[in-house]
Amino acid sequence: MLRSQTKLMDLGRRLCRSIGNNNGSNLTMVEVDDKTGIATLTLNKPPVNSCNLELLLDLNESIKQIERNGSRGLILTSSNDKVFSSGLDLNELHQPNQDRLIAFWRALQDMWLSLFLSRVPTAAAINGHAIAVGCVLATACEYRVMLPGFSIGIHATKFGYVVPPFILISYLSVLPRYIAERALLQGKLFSIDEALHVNLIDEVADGKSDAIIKCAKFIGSFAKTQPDARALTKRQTRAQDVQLLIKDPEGQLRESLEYINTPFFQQGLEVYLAKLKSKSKE
Ligand SMILES: CCCCC/C=C\C/C=C\C=C\CC(=O)SCCNC(=O)CCNC(=O)[C@H](O)C(C)(C)COP(=O)(O)OP(=O)(O)OC[C@H]1O[C@@H](n2cnc3c(N)ncnc32)[C@H](O)[C@@H]1OP(=O)(O)O
Repeated sequence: MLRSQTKLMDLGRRLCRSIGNNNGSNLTMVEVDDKTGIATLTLNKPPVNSCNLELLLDLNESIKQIERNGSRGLILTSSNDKVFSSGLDLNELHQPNQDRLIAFWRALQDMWLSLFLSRVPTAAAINGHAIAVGCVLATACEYRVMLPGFSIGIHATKFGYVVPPFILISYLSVLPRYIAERALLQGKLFSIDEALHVNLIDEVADGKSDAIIKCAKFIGSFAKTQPDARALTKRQTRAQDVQLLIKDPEGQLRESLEYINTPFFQQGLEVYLAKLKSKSKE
C-alpha cells in the first residue's frame, strides 16, 4: 500500500472518535470529530427511538459526558433514517409499575433540563419524524435542520393527552405564542414547509450528512465567543423557562403521575396503542 494511502486512512480513522458514556449500552452513541471538537450524539433505539427509561437515562448520561469531555458542541441525530424519535415509549405509561413510572418521569425531566440548559451549543439534525417528545428533543436544542418528507410536532391533544408545562415551554421557546397555542390545540404535526414557515426548524437539508454539516456550521458560529460567558448567557436567557421544573421537580412529577394514572388517560392510551399496533401490521 502506498504511504499516501495509509496516511489518508489514518486521517479518516482519526476524524471521528467514539466515546462511551460509561454504561456500556448502545442506546445512544457519541462520536467526537477530532478536527472540529463537535460531538454527534446519535439516538439508537430500534425500531423508532421511542424514549423508555433506559434511553432517557442513557441520553442524559451522554449529554453530561459531552460537556465533561470539553466538546465544542453537540449535534443530536438518529441512526434510523425514517424516524428521529417517536417520542415517549407509550408502554412506559400504560398500566405502569409505579416505581418505574416515577423513575421514568424523573429521567424525562432531568434529561430535558440537561439538554435545554446544556453549556455547549446544541443543534438537531432531524433525519426523520420527530413526534411529541421527539419534537421536544429537537426544540430543546438551539438550532434545527430537517430533511424533507417527515413530520414534526406535538399532537398530544388528538389522543387525549394534556401536555405537561415543560413540553409546553419547549414549544414556546421557539414559536410565537399564538402559533404554539394553535398548533398544540389542533394537535398539529408540521410538514417541513410548514415547519420552516413558522421557524420551528431553521434550515432544510438534502441528506443526513448535509444536515450534520449545517448543524456544525451553526455551532462554528460561536467559535469567537468565550465558552463560559456563552453558557451563562444561555442559562440566563432560559432561566424563566426552567423555573418551575427546577424549583419544584417533585411537584411537577406528582402532577404528571396523577394525570397518567387516571382511568381517563389509561383508557385513551389503550385505544391509541391498539391502533398503533394494528397500523404497524397492515
Ligand atoms: C396537568 C398535568 C399534565 C401532565 C401530563 C402528563 C403526561 C402526559 C402524557 C403523555 C405525554 C406524551 C408525550 C409523548 O411523547 S407520547 C408519544 C407520542 N408518539 C406517538 O404517538 C408516535 C406514534 N408512532 C408513529 O406515529 C409511528 O410509529 C412513526 C411515524 C413514528 C414511525 O412509523 P413507522 O411506520 O416507521 O413505524 P411503526 O410501524 O408505526 O412502529 C414500529 C413499532 O414501534 C411501535 N411504536 C411506535 N411509536 C411508539 C411509541 N411512541 N411508543 C411505543 N411504541 C411505539 C409501533 O407500535 C410498532 O410496534 P410493533 O407493532 O412493531 O410491535
